[in-house]
Amino acid sequence: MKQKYLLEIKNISHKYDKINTFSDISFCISQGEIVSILGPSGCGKSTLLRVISGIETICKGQILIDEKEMSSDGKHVPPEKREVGLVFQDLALFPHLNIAQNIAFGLLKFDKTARKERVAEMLSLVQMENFQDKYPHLLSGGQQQRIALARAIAPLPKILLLDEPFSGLDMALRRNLCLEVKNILKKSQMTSLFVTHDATEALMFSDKIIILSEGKIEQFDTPENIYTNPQTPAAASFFGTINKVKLSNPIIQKFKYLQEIVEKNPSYSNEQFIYFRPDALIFNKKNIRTDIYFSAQVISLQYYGAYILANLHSEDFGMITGKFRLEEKISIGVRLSLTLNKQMIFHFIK
Ligand SMILES: Nc1ncnc2c1ncn2[C@@H]1O[C@H](COP(=O)(O)OP(=O)(O)OP(=O)(O)O)[C@@H](O)[C@H]1O
Repeated sequence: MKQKYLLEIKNISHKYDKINTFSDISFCISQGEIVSILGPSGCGKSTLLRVISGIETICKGQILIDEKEMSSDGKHVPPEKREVGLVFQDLALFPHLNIAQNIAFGLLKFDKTARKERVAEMLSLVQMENFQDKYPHLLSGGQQQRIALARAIAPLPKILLLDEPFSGLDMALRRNLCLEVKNILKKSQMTSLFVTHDATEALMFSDKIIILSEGKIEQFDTPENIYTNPQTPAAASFFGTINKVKLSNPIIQKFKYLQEIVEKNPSYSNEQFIYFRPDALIFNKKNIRTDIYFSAQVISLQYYGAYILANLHSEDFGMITGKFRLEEKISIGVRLSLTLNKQMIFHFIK
């Protein structure tokens, strides 16, 4: 049976003036899925949301929402007819309307009783039943964003588009609200597309992540697969510090496993690299010999509470970063015996 998608993006391209923002982008989202678009500043994330909402037009391709064509060559359904909900960081609540009236704003198609019921349902969903008569300026930033979310979900949009909705908030609130909003969206089975440049937020929030870089999709997969099996250097580099080592002949010859991966993917003209995260290094007190076993000297340390990141110098790999537990009592100047976990090495040819 053909799978039903709520959103289908087929080979779309967009230009501002004559400059391509993105080209030939395709992906599909199923009913109830939460998908994040993660990418550096200026890569086209917001523009992608704007073309889906109908605020911007595409110059090539096709956009379908719930199997109905919204954008294509020669067709453009206006934003108000797309049944799309929007939550932006700066999409403020109406200051002259109270919370209940703010939520009721988009419910003109409901009769009076249904409207009242829907507002009550939304207030309960975002757990703000006691705030209905209050005005926006009396609410905290996080509470205002919860009401903005309730207002966007209230008219039962087919899909919700969220553009960095938490970016104006402090970090602790941001992380809590992110989880709360995820629960609210899951409870209401709301298909959602969420733009962020915060990798942790994307990992926490989404069923799937789209890595967008320079107007191209680098990878579209579950958070776990992208983290553990990134397909491109850009996808690998999104989630915090990563070590990049160019494979020179001496290293390849020294470590059997590196010889094997190079032999599996021979490339005579391009440069080969391995990438690994700091937690791929295992502090090996017992000196157990393995295929990728080496030593490195601790140059500097950064404390992060529960763990330490150590800048290390290795004769084989150059300057690299390792992540260690506090109990391992790593100190500056010491030479460590280390094992590089083979399962956590990503091999790229550039
Ligand atoms: N109205 C506009 N006219 C011309 N160029 C624009 C316009 N809006 C955005 N751009 C350009 O298009 C590119 C993509 O912008 P967009 O806002 O989609 O990126 P983004 O990934 O959302 O960035 P950020 O994370 O900084 O918000 C950028 O180079 C930007 O300068």
